[in-house]
Amino acid sequence: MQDTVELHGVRKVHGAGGRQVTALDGVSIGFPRGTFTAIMGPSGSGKSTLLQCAAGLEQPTDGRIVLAGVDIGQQNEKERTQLRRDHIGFVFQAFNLVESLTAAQNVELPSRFAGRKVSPEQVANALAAVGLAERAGHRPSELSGGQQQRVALARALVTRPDVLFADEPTGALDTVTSQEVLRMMRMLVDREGQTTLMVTHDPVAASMADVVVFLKDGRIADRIQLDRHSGGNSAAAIATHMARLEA
Ligand SMILES: Nc1ncnc2c1ncn2[C@@H]1O[C@H](COP(=O)(O)OP(=O)(O)OP(=O)(O)O)[C@@H](O)[C@H]1O
Repeated sequence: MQDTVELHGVRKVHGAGGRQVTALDGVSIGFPRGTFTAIMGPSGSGKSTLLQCAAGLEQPTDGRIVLAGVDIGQQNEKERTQLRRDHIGFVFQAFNLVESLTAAQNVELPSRFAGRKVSPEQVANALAAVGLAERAGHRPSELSGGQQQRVALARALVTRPDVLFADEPTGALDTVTSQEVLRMMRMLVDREGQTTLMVTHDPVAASMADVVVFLKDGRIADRIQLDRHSGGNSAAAIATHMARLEA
């Protein structure tokens, strides 16, 4: 079966003239439907660039990206915007919630901007899926950091996107609330088959994934498949891999 997201020989060079930086240097990888992949690597190794390219937010210099069966490179800007709206959800380190709106209104807002009708049931279901059914009427200031990030997750997932992209989703959270958000992301993969790509620096966060991909200097340096049922300490193994890459 075709992967939900595929990168074929993707190169991305930032800048021009004498200040060119090769952020991705021939990356080929597929992200199968229903899997949770963590992307790790030293600072500047190309993690965010990979996510931005895979999500169609940046155009690769070379290579091909296929998202939900569509070759992004063959599309014009308008078609790419539509493709993102139809197939992608995004969460970032910053929750980016509107303070004056309730959780439910925050979940609904981007779809409304995109001219897409989301029913009150869909909003309620999305909030229930992240365990916040009771908090629909609360404003961000009345929620914990973990709960706010879960509202952002509900907002990303209300349109049932093929892929969830998460760039350091727990970067602004403490250990306890990080776990709350990560457990929710894991559950969405297990229960809903939500294909998820997450960039993280945190080995504990990465240990929630099915696969950890390590980047170094814009290339895939390593890839480990995690056994979710082994009960072993995969976070420690991931940290060891990272230390080796950073050495
Ligand atoms: N818009 C840009 N213009 C020029 N260079 C850029 C741009 N964006 C990224 N780069 C460079 O490309 C390389 C990869 O950057 P990227 O942000 O993808 O790395 P990263 O692994 O996400 O890093 P970090 O962990 O520090 O966020 C870096 O050397 C960075 O300085």
